[in-house]
Amino acid sequence: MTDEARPYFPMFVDISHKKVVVVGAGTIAKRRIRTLVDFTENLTVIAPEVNPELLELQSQGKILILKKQYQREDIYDADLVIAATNDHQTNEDIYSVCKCMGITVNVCSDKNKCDFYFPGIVRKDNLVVGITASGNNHKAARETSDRIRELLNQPEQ
Ligand SMILES: C[C@@]1(CC(=O)O)c2cc3[nH]c(cc4nc(cc5[nH]c(cc(n2)[C@H]1CCC(=O)O)[C@@](C)(CC(=O)O)[C@@H]5CCC(=O)O)C(CC(=O)O)=C4CCC(=O)O)c(CCC(=O)O)c3CC(=O)O
Ligand SMILES: NC(=O)C1=CN([C@@H]2O[C@H](COP(=O)(O)OP(=O)(O)OC[C@H]3O[C@@H](n4cnc5c(N)ncnc54)[C@H](O)[C@@H]3O)[C@@H](O)[C@H]2O)C=CC1
Repeated sequence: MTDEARPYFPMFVDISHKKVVVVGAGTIAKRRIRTLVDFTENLTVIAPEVNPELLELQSQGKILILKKQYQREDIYDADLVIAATNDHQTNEDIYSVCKCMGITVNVCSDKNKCDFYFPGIVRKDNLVVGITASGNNHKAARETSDRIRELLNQPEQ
């Protein structure tokens, strides 16, 4: 089996007390933050421009938003980092810092810079379904996630 053909292994992890930092607060970051708030009590978002829906999550005490450009020091104490800016240079810098410091990182703009992959997630209480297309067909991951959401009567993301 070549690397290309090998599928991703689904690894389920308790991140409830882990410090998760998402850099970026646009379309992709928002989708992931909406999901992550159900899984961790310690979620920090860093971005100069913030999607309004995220301000609502902050006022509910579910996330902390630092309205600023990313700086390296922002992620030094993180356990898990998601680089979700639209600036590929910034995403790459975040990746390098995390690699140096042994921090688990996911870069949404480059599948070769991910220690783990973000699956499509469907949750019903403690039942959690994670869907991946192993980096080969993002649309199929989305469509299958939506079909499972329908099956479990959960809203589309
Ligand atoms: C490898 C991975 C790494 C990671 O980010 O973890 C990654 C990477 C990339 N995605 C890209 C594009 C798109 N991704 C989606 C959708 C989803 N992508 C998700 C996960 C992943 N995406 C990781 C594992 C993927 C897998 O399992 O196969 C899902 C499951 C979870 C989520 O994102 O929340 C979510 C479904 C969510 C749901 O429905 O719940 C759509 C469709 C849409 O949004 O409708 C598009 C546009 C159409 C297209 O391009 O196909 C690009 C190009 C970016 C660019 O052009 O710059 C890259 C970069 C690259 O491939 O290197
Ligand atoms: N993995 C996935 O599922 C997908 C990934 N992508 C990738 O995701 C990237 C982001 O896409 P969108 O969310 O649509 O972008 P967007 O334009 O909606 O949001 C970008 C966000 O990044 C922030 N940002 C930019 N520079 C920053 C910096 N230096 N420090 C902190 N924050 C900064 C902005 O303030 C904004 O909040 C795209 O470049 C694309 O490569 C796109 C589609 C799907």
